[in-house]
Amino acid sequence: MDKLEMQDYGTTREEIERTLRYALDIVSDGIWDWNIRTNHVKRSPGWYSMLGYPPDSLPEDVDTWKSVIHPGDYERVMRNFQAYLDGDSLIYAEDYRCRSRDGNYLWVSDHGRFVEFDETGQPTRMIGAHRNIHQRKMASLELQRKNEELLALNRTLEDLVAARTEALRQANEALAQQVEAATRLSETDPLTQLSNRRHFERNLHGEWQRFQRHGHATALLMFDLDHFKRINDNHGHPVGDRALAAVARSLRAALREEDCFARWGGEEFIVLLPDTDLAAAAHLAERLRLLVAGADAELPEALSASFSVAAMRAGEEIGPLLKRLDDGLYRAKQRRNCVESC
Ligand SMILES: Nc1nc2c(ncn2[C@@H]2O[C@H](COP(=O)(O)OP(=O)(O)OP(=O)(O)O)[C@@H](O)[C@H]2O)c(=O)[nH]1
Repeated sequence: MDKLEMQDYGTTREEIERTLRYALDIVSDGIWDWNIRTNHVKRSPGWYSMLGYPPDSLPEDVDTWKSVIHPGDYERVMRNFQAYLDGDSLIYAEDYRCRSRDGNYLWVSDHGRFVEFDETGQPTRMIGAHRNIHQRKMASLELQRKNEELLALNRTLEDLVAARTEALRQANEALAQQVEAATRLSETDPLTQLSNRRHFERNLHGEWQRFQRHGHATALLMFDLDHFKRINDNHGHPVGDRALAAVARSLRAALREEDCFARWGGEEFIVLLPDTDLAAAAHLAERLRLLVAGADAELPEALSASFSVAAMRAGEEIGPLLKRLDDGLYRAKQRRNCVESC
């Protein structure tokens, strides 16, 4: 046995209690010892000095304790203390604020337990210890406050980011719409609302490349209104404009969605016909020729147009293809109001 184990802690009740107090003094800042039967409470000098009082300067009963508890903590402390007294809770341990002599409140940690019982098992004595946890508690409350501040800031930031994201989405959407409108405008002939020449040429190039790869029959159809100068001269330019728009409207309705119908220039139009061979293109041209005559152009005389159709040929570049088509139109113009296949 070493020296420590051989230490004599005393055997009488007083000696044991003295040893207990020493131990409690070491691990706590103040001790209370409550005789439940007499309601007498003995408090250690440490307990008094913790709250700034001279030793034994306050009444030695439970009311002294109750009178120093912060009103905001009082109800909780009493409820839990009573639960321990009633046997509903196995421990009594509470953190709360105690009023010091200078009027300031001090955070303490209070633990207590029954240490003696009568012959019926009723507790007759309870001992407890207070620990001054003020600094730790204040630091933790400050931390909690900072955390809440950060959380609130975070939420504000999240709201801000969400609002900005939504504003950005709306701006992007508006921009996309503007781009779409601008693109449509840049591809459209303003008088007839058909594709313009630039848009047509881009489509023609795409279809021509497709033809090179797959060899699907693809045709072109071109027409020019006959004696249009006479229309302008007889009825005025605005009437001529309306007639051009009416022809465009009427023929557009007769074409498929995938046919690119464009104003090639002046009173000359062109149609790109995917998946269409020469015979089908000529047949369509005949139909369109009749539609030109029936277009609601608000003119006393009927309109007519001369047509040329050509199918793409393997190995033929776009330039020669258009030249062939143009030559066909020239030939058609010799007779007018007819269809020339080439
Ligand atoms: N109103 C109007 N007329 C246009 C427009 N573009 C071209 N024209 C007219 O179309 C007429 C074309 O005349 P020409 O090239 O001599 O041909 P044409 O009178 O149709 O005779 P043919 O083609 O030989 O049958 C000109 O008078 C142009 O001013 C337009 O946007 N609006």
